[in-house]
Amino acid sequence: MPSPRGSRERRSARPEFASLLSQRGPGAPDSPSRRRESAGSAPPPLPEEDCMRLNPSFVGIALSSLLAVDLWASKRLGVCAGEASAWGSARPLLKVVEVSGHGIPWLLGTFYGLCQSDSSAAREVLLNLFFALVLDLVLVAVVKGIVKRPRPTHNKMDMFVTVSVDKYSFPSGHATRAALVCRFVLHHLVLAIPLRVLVVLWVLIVGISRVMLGRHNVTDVLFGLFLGYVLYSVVEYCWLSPLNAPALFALWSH
Ligand SMILES: CC(C)=CCC/C(C)=C/CC/C(C)=C/COP(=O)(O)O
Repeated sequence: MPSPRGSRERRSARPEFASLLSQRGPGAPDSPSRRRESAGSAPPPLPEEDCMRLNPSFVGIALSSLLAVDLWASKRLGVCAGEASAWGSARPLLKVVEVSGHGIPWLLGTFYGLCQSDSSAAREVLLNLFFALVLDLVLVAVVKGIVKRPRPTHNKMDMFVTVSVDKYSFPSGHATRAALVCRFVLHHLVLAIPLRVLVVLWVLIVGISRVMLGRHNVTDVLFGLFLGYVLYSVVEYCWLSPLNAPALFALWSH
């Protein structure tokens, strides 16, 4: 008969640990009853799948803990999530930062520059920036559509032009774009040091503002920055030039 203490422990087990407890049935290899049963004889070897099963549980627990910390920190940092929030008066300023990292101004600005440019070197850089921005939009939309992580509950959905997948928050499209554009600009434009520092600061401000506005959890922004950083390497690898994409460049030659 189970002792009252044992049943109390089972009742109060936290759901995060349920997967671990459920693996320890009466026949589980390391349960006390099993050890008593097999006393005196050599313990049977552990089936491989039983050894493997513990790992996903630990990974699961680590992930749930990370997500719990993420949700808690994001809620605490969402100080501009509404006008009535702790730093609500800074919200209009952060919304300007939001527009500075939005896809539309970047796409339109790059396209305009492309139409106006009269040097083939500038056209090559701008065409690749345009290609990078489109690739970024597609990649973020695909990941958002697969992961389907909802935006934080404290987010007010009053963003400047969004598409359907933008109801999801992982990863942050603004963070991805900011990291991508930052690497692109630092690599292809000759800028004075103060301007280079400003570009890096802009990325950090865009990232932090996404959490402060309540748009994203911290992990959405961190992953977005990582994705944008990596995406730039992909763009460099697939760099379009008059040699490998002559038809594309013929379109823009005057
Ligand atoms: C040409 C075309 C389809 C442009 C779409 C531009 C557009 C609406 C981009 C969405 C930008 C946006 C609101 C991203 C969401 O950023 P998060 O940081 O909130 O993920």
